[in-house]
Amino acid sequence: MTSEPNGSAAAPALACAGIRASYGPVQVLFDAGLTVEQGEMVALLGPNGVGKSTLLKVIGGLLRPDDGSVRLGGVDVTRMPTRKRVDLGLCQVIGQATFPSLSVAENLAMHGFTSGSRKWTKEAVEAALAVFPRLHARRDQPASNLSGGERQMLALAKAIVAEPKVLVIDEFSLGLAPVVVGGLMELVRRLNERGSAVLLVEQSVNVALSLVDRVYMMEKGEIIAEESAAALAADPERVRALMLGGHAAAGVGR
Ligand SMILES: Nc1ncnc2c1ncn2[C@@H]1O[C@H](COP(=O)(O)OP(=O)(O)OP(=O)(O)O)[C@@H](O)[C@H]1O
Repeated sequence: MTSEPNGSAAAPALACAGIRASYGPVQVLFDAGLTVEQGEMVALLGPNGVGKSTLLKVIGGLLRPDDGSVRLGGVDVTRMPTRKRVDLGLCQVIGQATFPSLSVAENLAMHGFTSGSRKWTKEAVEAALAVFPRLHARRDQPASNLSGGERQMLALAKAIVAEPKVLVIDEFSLGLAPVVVGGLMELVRRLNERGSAVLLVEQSVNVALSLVDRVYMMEKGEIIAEESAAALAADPERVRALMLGGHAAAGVGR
């Protein structure tokens, strides 16, 4: 496959293939692969410790795979540093990463600036704050004063400033009240409508299935199933078996 330097409109927004990755001598990913088409929302689900976050690290350039490839919009980024992946439109929302001593507004401006786009203008920061009245009210307070939910909002607000082509989110519902999660989901939908393809790793299957178009299930470092969210939502027994790591019980391959 050819790799155009600035990507191609027809290529998937994100494509990983044949990923093998290890921490020292311990191999965690075995031939893992997934694709997120332009404009699509996809979830990566699976039991604890099967390698979902590790695959996100490989996508973000934080862990060099032993084998396999990562492409963004058709560009092979496997050997590229994180910085270049960000330039190509990748934005990862992992945990509640913020600069704690900077104010809420400064965090947003800083993110726009470091993402190398012109989106760090005052207007973009104001537009992001306008989506979150709670952040707007705390715009001049240090990020260290924010609650867990407010920090998740700030992490997603950064994505608005960056207007990413590919938004990768790791566990945004973790520890948050349902009403906050509902608001964040709405925001992710809006980002998707504005053109961001989304890859979501999520422990809450309900959150994932109500948000995404398609789901990959991972077990022991491998993708074991891929289906539409609607088909999985209609088969709760199968979802339960997959999330418990019941490869055979879940009827994989049937
Ligand atoms: N930095 C690290 N060094 C060594 N082993 C690690 C490291 N990070 C993760 N692991 C191990 O790699 C395996 C996969 O971890 P990973 O965090 O990718 O799983 P996960 O599917 O995201 O889990 P969870 O749903 O619990 O977040 C686990 O056995 C974990 O203990």
